[in-house]
Amino acid sequence: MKILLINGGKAFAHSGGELNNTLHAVALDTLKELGHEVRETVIEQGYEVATEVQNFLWADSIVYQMPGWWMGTPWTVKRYIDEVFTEGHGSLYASDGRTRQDPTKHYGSGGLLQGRHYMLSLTWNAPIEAFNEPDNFFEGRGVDGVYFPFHKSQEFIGLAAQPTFIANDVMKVPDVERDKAAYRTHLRRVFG
Ligand SMILES: Cc1cc2nc3c(=O)[nH]c(=O)nc-3n(C[C@H](O)[C@H](O)[C@H](O)COP(=O)(O)OP(=O)(O)OC[C@H]3O[C@@H](n4cnc5c(N)ncnc54)[C@H](O)[C@@H]3O)c2cc1C
Repeated sequence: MKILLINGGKAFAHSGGELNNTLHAVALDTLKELGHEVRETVIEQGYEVATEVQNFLWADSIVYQMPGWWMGTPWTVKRYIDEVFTEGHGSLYASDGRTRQDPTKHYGSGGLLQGRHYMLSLTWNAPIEAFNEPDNFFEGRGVDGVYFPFHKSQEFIGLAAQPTFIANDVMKVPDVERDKAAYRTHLRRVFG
């Protein structure tokens, strides 16, 4: 399988970006060990938008490695998506999917990457209970509920989700070896 790894780690304020770099490296090693062909983009090192469109056209699966910032995607990763997906009009997506005959239906069905996948690998300081418990901060919506607009942006270009990985408590109770081991297990289950 051809897999594009996107590292959205960034040093900013109290975030060092190192945990994301570490998990990105775990994915590189593990997926190569499993025999997959891997390309990587490290957003902080810069990228060519046209090359990224080609990477999306090349990949069977795209893995996004990123921290949770203010309840969602860091602006650098959002900018990457805005730039690359917009450039991909005509190759990543044909249109918004609607027809003039029935303009209220099928919005979001114009993606051209049908049959391909993406996966989120996330780092958050929040504990998992904040996502899953009905009486906790995210009202029981779960991690994928919190990332609903992000998931929809991927579906818009035709991609389908693979199971999300999240490392929790990464500042308050950091345990990098635990997170690395859990991510390796997750990758082997999804891509093995
Ligand atoms: C603007 C902003 C908004 C934020 N908003 C939220 C939010 O809404 N919700 C939330 O839960 N969190 C939030 N955070 C926290 C953020 O999610 C975490 O800081 C981030 O996930 C940590 O990832 P990192 O790669 O920056 O880790 P780092 O800060 O680099 O590392 C985290 C810990 O792991 C250790 N570590 C990392 N790599 C290694 C290694 N290889 N070996 C040994 N130890 C290592 C570090 O020493 C540190 O103790 C926010 C942070 C910022 C800056």
